[in-house]
Amino acid sequence: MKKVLVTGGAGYIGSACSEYLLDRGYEVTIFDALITGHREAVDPRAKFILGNLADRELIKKVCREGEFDAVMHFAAFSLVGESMQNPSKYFRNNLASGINLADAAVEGGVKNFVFSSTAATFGQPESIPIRENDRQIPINPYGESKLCFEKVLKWYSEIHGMKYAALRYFNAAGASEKYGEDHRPESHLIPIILQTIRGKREKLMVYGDDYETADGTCIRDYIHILDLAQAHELALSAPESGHYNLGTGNGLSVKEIIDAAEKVTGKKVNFEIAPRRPGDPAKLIACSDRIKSMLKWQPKYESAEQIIESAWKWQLKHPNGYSN
Ligand SMILES: NC(=O)c1ccc[n+]([C@@H]2O[C@H](COP(=O)([O-])OP(=O)(O)OC[C@H]3O[C@@H](n4cnc5c(N)ncnc54)[C@H](O)[C@@H]3O)[C@@H](O)[C@H]2O)c1
Ligand SMILES: O=c1ccn([C@@H]2O[C@H](COP(=O)(O)OP(=O)(O)O[C@H]3O[C@H](CO)[C@H](O)[C@H](O)[C@H]3O)[C@@H](O)[C@H]2O)c(=O)[nH]1
Repeated sequence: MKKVLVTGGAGYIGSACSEYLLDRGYEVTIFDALITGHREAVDPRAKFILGNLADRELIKKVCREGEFDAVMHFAAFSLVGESMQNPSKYFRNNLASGINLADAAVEGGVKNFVFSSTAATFGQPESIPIRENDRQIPINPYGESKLCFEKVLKWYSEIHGMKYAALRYFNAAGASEKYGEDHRPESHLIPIILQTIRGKREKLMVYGDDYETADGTCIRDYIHILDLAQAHELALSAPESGHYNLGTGNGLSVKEIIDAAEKVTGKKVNFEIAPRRPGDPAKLIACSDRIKSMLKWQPKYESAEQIIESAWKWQLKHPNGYSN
């Protein structure tokens, strides 16, 4: 049985990935400070450690004693707008506290490190679809903090021999049966649309309809969190360190996501066109050929309807999100 330390396992993606690993017989320890995550999102089969990665001695002790085969590192702050107001918060948590974890992992003899990176490391893409070796020039401190940490891992891999996989997710979406999306405040499109449909919000603001896209709204590549979970497990058996873009390759506009949500729920979305949100690129679509060919990753949720349906079921089961 493989032992995995999951940082950020009380958060949106980390909780579903922990569940996925537990279902497959892994022994999972979740390390989370419950800053944006929820105690209720911690799978009861996992061991839970309440702690902050800023506490260098604590995470070193956890890695020394845990004898982990792998670390999966989800813990981070990820609000692009907030990172433009408070870059220090992002570099301290996503980079400095990340280094505490990387040092602890090396000291603890961990052989595999899987990191939640992001499409935001590319900034304005040079071409679509985005490939792993395309130019990476982040346009906000959030993306820069994640790119810096990719580089830390590259050097740690070369110098200390700790193998890593940087998984650059595009737009994570959907839910498992048990775990779903409850960010506070919520900034992501799909949960906001579904909350609007349920009357929890008066209307959805569509940020701009004057982009150079077919219907004028931004195009994104939405990927189900269980397909991300599959990629995390496959990354453990990668023969060497690497970077992988993770999306379905289907670019969908904000309006197409609204249409799909109306189809799934049978209800209308009340929306209004608002000004563009600063820092939003017009189009982000992944080329995920590398992970498909090298690690045999195959996404199971390829349509927007499937992804939205899972998120809708989760919201209906948890009308107020998690209780804590
Ligand atoms: N949601 C997306 O669309 C998306 C896209 C690309 C990349 N990512 C990355 O995926 C990861 C998970 O995202 P999410 O949406 O699940 O976020 P989330 O906020 O739901 O989860 C993050 C978890 O990490 C914990 N955490 C944060 N800093 C910590 C620290 N210093 N010590 C201990 N715990 C800490 C939080 O309490 C939370 O439980 C993040 O690294 C994010 O940058 C997310
Ligand atoms: O109320 C809303 C919320 C979003 N949008 C639009 O919907 C699209 C998707 O927005 P999200 O906020 O759901 O996601 P982002 O594409 O901004 O960001 C996601 O992808 C990024 C990578 O580029 C980062 O990784 C980030 O963490 C992750 O949330 C964007 O065009 C956005 O302008 C709206 O029109 N109205």
